[in-house]
Amino acid sequence: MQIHGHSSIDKKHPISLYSSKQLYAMEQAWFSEGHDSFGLMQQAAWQMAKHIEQLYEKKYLNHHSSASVNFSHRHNHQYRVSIWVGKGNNGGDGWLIAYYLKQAGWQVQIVTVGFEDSDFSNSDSDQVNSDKSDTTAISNSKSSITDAQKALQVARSANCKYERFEDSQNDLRSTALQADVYIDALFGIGLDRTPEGIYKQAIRAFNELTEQNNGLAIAVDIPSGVVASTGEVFDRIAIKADATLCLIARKFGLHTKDGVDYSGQVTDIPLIPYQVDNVAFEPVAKLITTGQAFSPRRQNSYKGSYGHVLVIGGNRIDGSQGMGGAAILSASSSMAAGAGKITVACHEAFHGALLTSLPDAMTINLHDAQGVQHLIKAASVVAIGMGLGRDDKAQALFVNYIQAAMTAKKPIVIDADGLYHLASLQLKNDKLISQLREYSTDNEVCLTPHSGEAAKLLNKKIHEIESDRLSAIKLCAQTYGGNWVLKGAGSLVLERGLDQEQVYVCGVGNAGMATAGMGDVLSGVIAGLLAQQDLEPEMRSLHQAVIIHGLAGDILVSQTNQYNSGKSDRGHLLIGQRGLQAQDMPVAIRHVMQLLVDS
Ligand SMILES: NC(=O)C1=CN([C@@H]2O[C@H](COP(=O)(O)OP(=O)(O)OC[C@H]3O[C@@H](n4cnc5c(N)ncnc54)[C@H](O)[C@@H]3O)[C@@H](O)[C@H]2O)[C@H](O)CC1
Ligand SMILES: [K+]
Repeated sequence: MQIHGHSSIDKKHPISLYSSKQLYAMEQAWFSEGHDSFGLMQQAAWQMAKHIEQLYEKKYLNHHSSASVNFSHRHNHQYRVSIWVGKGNNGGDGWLIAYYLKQAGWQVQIVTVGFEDSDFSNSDSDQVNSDKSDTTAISNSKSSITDAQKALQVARSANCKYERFEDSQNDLRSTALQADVYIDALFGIGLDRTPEGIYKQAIRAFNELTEQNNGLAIAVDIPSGVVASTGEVFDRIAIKADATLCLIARKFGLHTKDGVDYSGQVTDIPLIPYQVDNVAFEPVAKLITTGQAFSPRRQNSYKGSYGHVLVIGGNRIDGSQGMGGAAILSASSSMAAGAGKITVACHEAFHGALLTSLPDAMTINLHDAQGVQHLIKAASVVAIGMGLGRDDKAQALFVNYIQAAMTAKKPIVIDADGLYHLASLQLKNDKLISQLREYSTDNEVCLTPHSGEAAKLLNKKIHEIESDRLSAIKLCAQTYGGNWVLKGAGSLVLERGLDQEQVYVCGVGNAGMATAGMGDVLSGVIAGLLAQQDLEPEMRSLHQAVIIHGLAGDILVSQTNQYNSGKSDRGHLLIGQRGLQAQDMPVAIRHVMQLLVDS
């Protein structure tokens, strides 16, 4: 189920993202200042309970006429919450949420997963003053029991009902499991392997129940099954949350790879100050969802003021396989992003097609080495590789043109088949790789692989890249130099500064963009921005290009934009994610360019 309304992401500021290791370090720093760990869990649960009420009320108001609902008087219906708890501290949060929601008048049912009967024995709770059912008595207990066990006792002493999933799984339609809100407190940042057996069944059952009952699924800290440091979900076994209440600091894994599909609307519950015990934690990445506003152009300018992009690609191999479209898409996107002029070096067979769809462009034969080298000298930026081909002839052209671009000190964008050639040159220990790495320390080089290309570049398997995209992009930058995009859900961008590197996670874009040609469009936008020397470095940066590309894709599938509310300029009504094409992008890129000037 979708929650309506806007995400709580602050669109203006990048959001700092952290790994689970850092999260544990933050907690430890807080505790070493003398703060109580169970106290932190109580704070976390109390705040989450308030958010859960708000989220449910928001959902309820969206489904009923707001005027007729008064939430302070819940005459008609006692809200039912089903809270699924695991044995770690994430489960501890869940027990305490149960306690607080029960106090607030909710009908609470707890479902335990992976618990033995002995986990509920009262031997530990004997150490707690049994006359007092309040959390203070339990938190003050001198016993050595864990925070999660304390939390369990608090909920039990308040008579919160619970049942073992192991006992109820054959009867998932039992009334005990029918709820308005489902809380996932199975695993948090401690998840470190594939959920199997009972855990796998519980995650599946949770998802099925929320779906069947149109319930609101809220994840505590992170949806169980999503790895906090990587965004990976093993075997597609994870809680599908409508909302995630993210404790202490934003997890990197919520915003990249599978995490994007499972987290829903993310709300931060910071709990502790950003700087603890004099330690300021450096985020592993920053989440960005909007671009920098562009400065207006000077009236007194001409096409030369905005640069000349040379797109090199669009080859036709041995007179058969043709990839002219890649160069055309890249070129038209460069112009849409504001480049002053474009030349496309592609196979002559495509010149006619190119000029039909983009009469603004100039053309040259890709195989006219002298002519292309001459143009490289004249260009402001060279984008190479889109549909260049992978045969030896194409590789010779690639090496030749990259050498020329380096000699002429031009910014270079390398994509698609260009990346393929780099990977194979690296395997051959070719000197071009070290030259390029050296060149990139003083000159702009942007490389834009998806996971498959990154795997080739690093001589690894795709799943090795996918299981740790952050490490992969860093290794790419170390090996080849330059600034990188690792494309995919929550694309990563790595930009190298003088003495440090910055990683960004792109928080815009959609699955409709997973189609052929979208990468060519991105390389075009990158080159188009780089060409515009009038722009400040931030406005022509790689992360700016990635954001523009993502926003353009989002605009095209949004139901409320000028292209989708009536006719698009291709005469189509209502473009959705399925069927979105790369050729739809330039018009939306132009629109984003205009929005970023106006905003
Ligand atoms: N300490 C505090 O006061 C606070 C903790 N918070 C919450 O705690 C979790 C992190 O808790 P932790 O106990 O470290 O980890 P988990 O609850 O995620 O569970 C770890 C537990 O599960 C086992 N495990 C891991 N993967 C699997 C698997 N696939 N199958 C079976 N078992 C698995 C692992 O071995 C451990 O035993 C954090 O997310 C917060 O929700 C709050 O921050 C408040 C303060
Ligand atoms: K969880």
